[in-house]
Amino acid sequence: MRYALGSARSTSGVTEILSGVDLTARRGEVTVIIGPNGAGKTTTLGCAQGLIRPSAGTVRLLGQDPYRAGAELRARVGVMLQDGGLPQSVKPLTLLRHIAALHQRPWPLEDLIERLDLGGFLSTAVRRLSGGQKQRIAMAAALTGNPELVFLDEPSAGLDPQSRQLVFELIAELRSRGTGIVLTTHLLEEAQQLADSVYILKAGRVVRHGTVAELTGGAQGAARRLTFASPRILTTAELQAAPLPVALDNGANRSGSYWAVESIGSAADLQALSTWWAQIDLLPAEISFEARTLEDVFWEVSAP
Ligand SMILES: Nc1ncnc2c1ncn2[C@@H]1O[C@H](COP(=O)(O)OP(=O)(O)OP(=O)(O)O)[C@@H](O)[C@H]1O
Repeated sequence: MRYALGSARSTSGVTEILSGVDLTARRGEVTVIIGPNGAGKTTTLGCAQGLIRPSAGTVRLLGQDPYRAGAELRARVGVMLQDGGLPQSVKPLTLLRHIAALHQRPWPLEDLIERLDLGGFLSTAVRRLSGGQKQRIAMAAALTGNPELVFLDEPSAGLDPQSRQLVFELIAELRSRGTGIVLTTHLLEEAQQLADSVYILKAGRVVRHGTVAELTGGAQGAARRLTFASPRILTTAELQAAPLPVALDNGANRSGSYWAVESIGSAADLQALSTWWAQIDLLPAEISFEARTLEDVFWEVSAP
């Protein structure tokens, strides 16, 4: 199972929202799309689901054109929209039973209710539910048909830690069953934990794509990030004498003199760095040394 968006565009009037989005999602994998507000994540999902017709490029959903697809294809795909998209006056239990009745092999409702801990509010009209409760009902609604592929637009937005954990576990379970999962999130730590494949979107384009290990450099066990706090201001001449690029650590968003060396590839790099500190007579007040995270990569590509 795969679909690809080739240079997909959506035009509403004169606005080109996406250009240069090539994306493939596979069965049994979690494909995560991240990017700043307005990058085009929801639009990409809309094209993939057949809700938006791209003006150029090709989209294949389970081998078919989703825009022309009939009920048979839709029944194989679960969709959780960002705003929930739930009917407001209906009670969750009625809604889920109704969806289950439309499918040949629905997910047993009791199981879904237990896994998402929905029992306490199944008989409360959707409009009276809290944001996090609506999110969980929307997720249950997307999964009730036992889909082969699910699209989850910010599934953990607004969830408390316990509910987020339930959603995490369910996503892991879906993956192990062989379901394809495509999700968007602003929680980069969550993306890092869940993703088999990550796409970083910026202004309608895919600017980075790969596994988490590929994107963070962890694949070769090589690139590590080092940050250090300097007890005094570093001069331009001192920075120019550094053996590796040393830059202000903006991602950390802390006051004080925090510096980052993005890519330490060997013990020799570390040695060169400490030789440089000795040369400029600097004893760092703090040093941290760790694998780069998806958040580091995100900050890097988000820079204007
Ligand atoms: N129907 C539309 N008409 C015109 N512009 C639109 C339309 N839908 C979306 N856009 C614009 O397209 C861009 C991408 O929107 P989209 O919702 O895909 O972003 P996103 O990455 O999902 O953002 P967020 O993180 O805020 O959910 C935005 O600038 C948005 O204003």
